[in-house]
Amino acid sequence: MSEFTLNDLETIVAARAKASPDESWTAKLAAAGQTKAAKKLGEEAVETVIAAISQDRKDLVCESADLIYHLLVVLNIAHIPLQDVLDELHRRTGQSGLQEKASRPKS
Ligand SMILES: N=c1c2ncn([C@@H]3O[C@H](COP(=O)(O)OP(=O)(O)OP(=O)(O)O)[C@@H](O)[C@H]3O)c2ncn1[C@@H]1O[C@H](COP(=O)(O)O)[C@@H](O)[C@H]1O
Repeated sequence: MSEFTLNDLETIVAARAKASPDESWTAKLAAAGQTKAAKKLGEEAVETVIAAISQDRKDLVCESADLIYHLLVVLNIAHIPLQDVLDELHRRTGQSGLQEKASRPKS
């Protein structure tokens, strides 16, 4: 299993968004703007749903990868760091306070 993380992909997306649209799909989407990138995200979401319903494991893995990549492109264009999304997910677990307490040295 690789140690590749969504944070790594976010860094790649941020770097490639500044490349030439002729050589980078990320830059092409960034240049086309948020509406085009969001439409592409929607297409990938539909393709992921279809893969899930068809119970094709390989397709579901590939479409999920496309979906997550395109979500990171949309977040990049919107200037929203992935960490903001992770913080929101963390908040929803109701664990953020508990973990902070647990890591604090006992007095
Ligand atoms: N993870 C991805 C990734 N997933 C999907 N895609 C691209 O998303 C595009 C959309 O897929 P489609 O099948 O819908 O493509 P399409 O039919 O050509 O597009 P349309 O004609 O429908 O607009 C394809 O061109 C895929 O290559 C990705 N492009 C880039 N990345 C990552 O981004 C990095 C930088 O890529 P570039 O920006 O291209 O250098 C890569 O090294 C990868 O890590």
